[in-house]
Order: sequence, then C-alpha cells, then structure tokens
Amino acid sequence: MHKLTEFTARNDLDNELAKVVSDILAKAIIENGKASIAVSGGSTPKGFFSVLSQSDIDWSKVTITLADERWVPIGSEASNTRLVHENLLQNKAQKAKFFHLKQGDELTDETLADLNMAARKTLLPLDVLILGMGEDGHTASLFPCSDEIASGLDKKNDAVLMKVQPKTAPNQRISFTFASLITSKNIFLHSCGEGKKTVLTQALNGDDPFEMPIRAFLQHPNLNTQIFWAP
Ligand SMILES: O=C(O)[C@H](O)[C@@H](O)[C@H](O)[C@H](O)COP(=O)(O)O
Repeated sequence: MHKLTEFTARNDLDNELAKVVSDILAKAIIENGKASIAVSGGSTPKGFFSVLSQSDIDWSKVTITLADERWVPIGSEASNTRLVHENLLQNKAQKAKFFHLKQGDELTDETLADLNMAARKTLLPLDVLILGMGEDGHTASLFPCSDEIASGLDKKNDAVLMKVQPKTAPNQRISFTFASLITSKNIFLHSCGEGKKTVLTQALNGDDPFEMPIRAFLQHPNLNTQIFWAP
C-alpha cells in the first residue's frame, strides 16, 4: 500500500516532510523516551536534512542511522555518513546520536555480525524510515542487479544488515534488509524530478519486486509507504 503526495516545489516537500518526521520523532520520545530514524543517501535529501536539522525536538534522545552505506572512507565524496554529518547532524540535530554502519576498514563477517547485533538491539523497530529510489528502482542498497537481491528481499531473512556488491553502482555496500526495514513504524519514499516520476509510475504499474525492489515496499499489503514527490 502507498499514499502519493505531489508537491509543486522541492522546498515545500522538504518543509512538510521535515514537519511530519519531527512530529513523529517528538511523539516517540514522549512515548518511549527515545526515537530512531534511518535516512537514505544520494543527492535528493540534502534540503530535507537541512530543514529537519532545525526542528526543535530533544535530539539527544534520537538515534540517526542510514538505510545503507557505501563501504568507503567517511571523508569520501561517496560517503553517506559524510552527507549526513554535513547536512543533518547540524544545528539543533547536532545533539543526536549517530549509529555508524561504516565501522573499520574491511566489512568482514565478524564486523557484519557485530553490526547486526548492535542494530537489532539499539535501532529496531525504527520510528522513521526515509527511502530513496534509484533510476533502476533500487532502494537502500537493494539493487535488482545484485546477486544478493533474493536474500535482500526475503521476508524470512532474519539478518538486519547485509553486504551487497551491486553490479551497476560503485563500491561495496552495507544495507538493511527488506525484512528489517518493514518493521519500521513510519516509512517514507522521498524522490524528486521528472525522471524519477517516470520510474515511480513504472514501479506502481508493475508487481515484480525483483525487477524494481522499491515495489516490495509500495505494494506490501500491511505497509502504508508515504511517497513524497516534487519536480
Ligand atoms: O546509497 C545510496 O545511493 C542510497 O541509499 C540510494 O538508495 C539512493 O537513495 C538512491 O540511489 C537515490 O539516489 P539520488 O537521491 O541520488 O537519486
């Protein structure tokens, strides 16, 4: 299931998404004493991150992480961790905790096992998940081309995080699995541009998640993925 909201301008989308998300986080803090959010990288979310970072909530009770990360040095242009530090962990949101997916130089099986245990214990279920979408319909690092897509989309996969080596994108990745992401209490797809609208229409008009993994979220009967799109 999904709900599509179209905005006429990106800054209107950024403002509304930041308001909706900060209200959810504030409510979670009141109810549970803490809140967790996973965001996505890429070029789309910078404006949203900037607005969200100025929200007047108790960020000291919020843990931020990423839906996926490229296994590159944090100083790299390709690092989503760098993107979040430079755009979201700013202003009032500087006080938030950040759960690093990129830890150490090599993504060994031992590192992955440690990250799985820590993520399961401290992050799930996420209060907010912000997904992006690539031109190929990938989301997080659930890529249709990758050898790992079957386990990545497997609803019975009890792993929280997994290694991914996409064939159509650079860098080894670490990504939350579909099975872990669908436990999130609020799921948003944030996408912008006419090109992505075409991709979104294609995703909504088909049903094979292996062709376009974002479909697994949009068409899941028990999820209400909220799509925010602007030109
Ligand atoms: O690490 C990543 O690349 C993201 O997690 C990925 O899923 C991203 O959200 C989409 O590829 C959209 O990226 P753009 O916003 O750059 O179009």
